[in-house]
Formats: sequence, structure tokens, C-alpha cells
Amino acid sequence: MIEVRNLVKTYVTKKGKVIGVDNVSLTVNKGDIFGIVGYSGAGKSSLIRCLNLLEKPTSGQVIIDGINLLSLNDKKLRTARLKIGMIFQHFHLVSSKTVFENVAFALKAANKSKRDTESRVTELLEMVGLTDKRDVYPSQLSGGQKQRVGIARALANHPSVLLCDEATSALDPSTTRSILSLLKKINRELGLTIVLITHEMEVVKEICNKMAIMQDGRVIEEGSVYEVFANPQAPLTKSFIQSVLQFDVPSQILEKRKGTIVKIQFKGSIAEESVISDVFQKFKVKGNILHGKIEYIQETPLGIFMMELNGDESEVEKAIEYIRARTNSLEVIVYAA
Ligand SMILES: Nc1ncnc2c1ncn2[C@@H]1O[C@H](COP(=O)(O)OP(=O)(O)OP(=O)(O)O)[C@@H](O)[C@H]1O
Repeated sequence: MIEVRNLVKTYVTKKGKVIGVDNVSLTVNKGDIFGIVGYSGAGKSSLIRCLNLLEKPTSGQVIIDGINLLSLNDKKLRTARLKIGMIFQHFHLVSSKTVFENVAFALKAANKSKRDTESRVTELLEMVGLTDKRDVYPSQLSGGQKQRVGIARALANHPSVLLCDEATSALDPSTTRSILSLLKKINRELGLTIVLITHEMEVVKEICNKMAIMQDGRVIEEGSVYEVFANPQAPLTKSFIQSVLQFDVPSQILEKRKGTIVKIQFKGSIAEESVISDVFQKFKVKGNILHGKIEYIQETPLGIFMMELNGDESEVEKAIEYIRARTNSLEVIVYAA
């Protein structure tokens, strides 16, 4: 488990103080895949680099598996860091070393014997699907393969936490998916806690169970990925969600409609019920679906529909109340002309 308490990171520059992280407190539970999202400059890198003290916090606490990292001397910190793996956007591999040597290098710090190193690296390369690449150099690998080496190296010392610093931002969409599914597999099979930072909401939607949104060094919203997607509060969160759920009806289309336009969200098992068809049976209203989709987030459905309802005002009103009561989430976008 990771606990971040009142973490502050300020940088002193020639132009004065710059705030990287502004009083952030977070809890990441064991086994979580925790995504931290924000635009460039929001403080994500500063925060994740403070989690293994690559960046020394100005104040606050970072407690990993019960150990306050800021209380450790250099030697103890080096040992504690072996339990915190990290992967990077640009992989950070040593170009003059082979794949095997890059991974083995991580075991040097832990003083492993040659034989233990050989068997551990072999096991790791198998885990990330690179057994046949053990003797090649990084320049002969694709971006996805380089990141797999990075993952193998990060896992070498059996860490309990893996920090991912924009780990898929330099990769194409299909390679991104394969790396994300590898991370998910590692999380599931090894019970590894993963913290990742990204500016891509798609990444969070794909693998995280918890998330936080950062802006100006602060966490402005956090929670389970499903709840944040279904119920975003802050304007920035809403715009991030919009970018991935892409729920837009052109205004020219909306302007032409004569009925009442409603946006309905179906959460969880309600998305599998027949609320909409029931409405048409129960009330004298006609419906016209303008947009609709069901997203699966954390394997739980989230349905979003935009509909035009036509009929007598009182029937439309009853239909709206019925849907509202069943879904808990109906927003009238435009009332009938
Ligand atoms: N070494 C540094 N010296 C001075 N200021 C810094 C340093 N590192 C980060 N900052 C500043 O701290 C703030 C947060 O930057 P940070 O890199 O943590 O954000 P980010 O969300 O990771 O953005 P990006 O994705 O662009 O890296 C920014 O204003 C940035 O300019």
C-alpha cells in the first residue's frame, strides 16, 4: 500500500519558486492499478518521481508498505527502492548492452549470483515474451519490445510497486494495447500494485481501477474509475471523460428537433434492463434515439443515450419521471418547442 500525505514539491528556479506538487494526499491500495491523469504541467511526473524519491519532496510523507521513505538513510533507501520498479516513456535502456544484460543489470544492485541472475533473467524474458531477443541490442527492437525490456528490468527484484511514467505515450495504439495488457497480466498474476501517469484517458479506461485527476499540482478529483467516468464533477474531469467517451450530437441536428431532448445514463446492471422499451409501452410518447452507446469500464456497463421524446406534455413529463426514477440519471437538454 502507498500512502502519500500532504506532499509538496517546489522547484527553485532563476525566476523564483515553481510548484510541481501542491499538497497532495493519496492512498493506493495493494493490487490497485491507479491512474493519475492531467495535462502537461499538471504535476504528474513530479508526483510519481516523488514516490520513489527520484525527486525529493519539499515536504510531506511517502509511506510504502508501512515504511516512510523520507525517514530512511541512503543505504536503507537503496534497499527500499529495490521494491519499487519503474518504467519510462523513453525506456531508458543502455544501448551498449544486450536485452539480457539490460535486465541483469538491475540484479547487480541486489548482489545476485551469476546463476541466480541467469535464471531470473530467463524467467523475466519469458514473462514479457522476449525469450528470442535475449542477445540483441536495443537498437534492433521495436518500441513495444523496448518497453517489454523495461518492464522485465523493473520486475527483476520482485517489487511490490511498479511506477509507470507515461509508459505508453511513445507507442502506437496497437502496441499500447499490448503493453497495457501485459501490465494487467502482471498486476493480476503477481498482485503487483501499479501507479501510472498519463495524459491519455483511454489508458486509464483500459486498465485502471482507481484514478486521480491533477491540475496545477493538485488532485482535483479521485475515485474508482467507473464512478469518475459515470459521475465526473470538475469541469476538467468532464472534458477528459468527454474526450474518451465522445458523446456529441451536432448542434445543427439538435436545433432541428421539435421534441424534448434528454440525456440518460444507465449505470451498472440497469444498462442491461429494458427501461427505454418499457417507457414506450407505458406512456403515450414516441422516442427517437439521437445517439447511444454502452461503454464497458472495469467490465461494468455504462450506457449513455440521447433521445428526443415526442407526445403530450404530461405524457412526456411522466416518461421523464419514470426514466429518472429507474436510472437516477436523466438530464433534459432541450425542452419541447
Ligand atoms: N526540474 C524542474 N525544475 C523546475 N520546474 C520544474 C521541474 N520539473 C517540473 N517543473 C515544473 O513543475 C510543474 C509540474 O511539472 P511536471 O513535469 O511534474 O508536470 P506533468 O504533469 O508531468 O507534465 P508533463 O507531462 O509535461 O511532464 C510545471 O510547472 C513544470 O514546469
